[in-house]
Amino acid sequence: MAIIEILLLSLAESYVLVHFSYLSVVAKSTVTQYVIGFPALAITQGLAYTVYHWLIYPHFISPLRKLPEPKAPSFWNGHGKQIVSARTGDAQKGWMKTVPNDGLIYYKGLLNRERVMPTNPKLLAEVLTSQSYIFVKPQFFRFSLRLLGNGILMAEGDEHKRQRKILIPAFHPRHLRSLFPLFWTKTREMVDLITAEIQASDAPDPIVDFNSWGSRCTLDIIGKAGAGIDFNAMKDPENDLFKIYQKVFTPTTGQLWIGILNLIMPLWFMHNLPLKSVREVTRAKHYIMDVCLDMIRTKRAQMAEKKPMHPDILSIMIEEGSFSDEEMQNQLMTFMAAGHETTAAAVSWSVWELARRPEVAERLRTEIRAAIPVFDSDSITMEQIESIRYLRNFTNEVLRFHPPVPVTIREAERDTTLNGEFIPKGTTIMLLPAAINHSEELWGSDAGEFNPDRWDKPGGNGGAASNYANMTFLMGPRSCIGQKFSVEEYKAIMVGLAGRFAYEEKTKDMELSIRAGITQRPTHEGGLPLRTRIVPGW
Ligand code: HEM
Repeated sequence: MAIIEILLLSLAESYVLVHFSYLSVVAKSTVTQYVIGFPALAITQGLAYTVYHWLIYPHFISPLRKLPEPKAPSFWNGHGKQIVSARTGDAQKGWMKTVPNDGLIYYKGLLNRERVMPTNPKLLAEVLTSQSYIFVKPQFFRFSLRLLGNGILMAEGDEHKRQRKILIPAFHPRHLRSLFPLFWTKTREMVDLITAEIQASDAPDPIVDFNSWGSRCTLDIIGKAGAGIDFNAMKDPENDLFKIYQKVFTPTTGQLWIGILNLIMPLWFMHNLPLKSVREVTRAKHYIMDVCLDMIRTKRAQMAEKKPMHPDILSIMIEEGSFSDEEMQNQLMTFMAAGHETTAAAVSWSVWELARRPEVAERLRTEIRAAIPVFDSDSITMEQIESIRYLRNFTNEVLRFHPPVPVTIREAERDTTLNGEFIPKGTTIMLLPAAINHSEELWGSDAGEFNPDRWDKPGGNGGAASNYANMTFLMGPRSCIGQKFSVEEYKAIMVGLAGRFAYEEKTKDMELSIRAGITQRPTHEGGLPLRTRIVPGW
């Protein structure tokens, strides 16, 4: 409900009060009666509504309150403080250990907003697979991710099934294989540019910002793989598109406050908030929409001229013929954003781990160099990279340990049940890769250790109790469509970065500021500054 309904109700009530002269005791003129009566009713009812939903319902009425709940919620702000004062997912990770539960934990977020978190594979499978179109993307998600366009990520039900069916061929292994030379060419370009940056520096161990390199490389890759366009962000760090994504994806305190407002205010209000950071995202969105429309026009012109071209996601969509230009524009926006920041976050976490674990870095470099004796070659194949076992283990462990998307969210679109528990319409479900991927119950007592060797255990799933123990790409019909794409892209990039360079933190045990954004990556002084050295012989 809310504001509009309260205002309409207050208007109707003030009409009754004025019409039957109840308000004539406070003022003679009808206009004055309205001026006094309407705001007084609206404010009183607004306050009553707020107090009910903020304090009374969650504490005394909600059927969810009977589910297991972590200790010490504040009466006013639930577990909000515990959540926002820790890294995303850390509070929930702790609760999974300390709150005995049957697969569901209930907690109250900021301002007592009710949250239900599935903790075991059975319940995760119910939310993500058997009831995936009942647990839908809520308004909060849509507003926060508006830069990603209104494509497959936002679609629901039959519309989602239709879009996924059209897009799946673009992610078929055969198509991915044909994209591999692009991943490799871009990796070589980045490694050569970083090598040149190091060689041009006078410092013994020059400092390189890997957050910037990872984002620029993956943006260039998705531009080419998505629409055959080279954004050249690696060669030009001042590239407009790169700067725009950097700006809007860097979490700020202003965005945190907007996130809190987004919990309680309707969508139209959020879109029209007269705040600088809302306006910035709107401007960025329009800029990216224009870029995507240009991509479609260029591609259509190339196709009309029958120019030879490498198939990319856009040409596959155009050839298939079911999407309108507006739909394709939205899909491109989704792929460009979802497809670059996520993989870039995985690259950042990886080089940071290599900087802190020289023995892992050494072993990875040795295996990479043994499988690929000459880096500077066009003829490296996906099979060669796939054959590097320790790279596979390292990849799986980085993605498990540091899921680039630490949290996502769903909402029950109607009354339903989970594990026999009643879940009312509107209940918010929290899906937390950052917590599930670290569950000792699902991964064993060493779940909290970074250990690539766990992926040598029989079964190929790192010794996990179920596939649903690994939530990095989610599971089910709404899982990441770009999973294989990103893993192949990531591996090519890591062959270059782990094979050529050795890393050290800028300062010993440098402190990271990790703020909750759409993706989560290690940040220090606004980037990921690492002392970087070329390891000769490759
Ligand atoms: C390490 C890299 C990546 C990670 C960790 C990741 C993670 C995820 C997650 C968790 C979701 C589900 C979000 C939700 O429904 O709440 C998702 C969906 C999606 N991802 Fe990725 N992603 C990655 C790379 C990519 C790439 C490279 C692409 C495209 C080229 C991509 C395209 C998509 C799309 C289109 C969806 C929506 C799928 C649907 O709803 O059917 N992702 N991703």
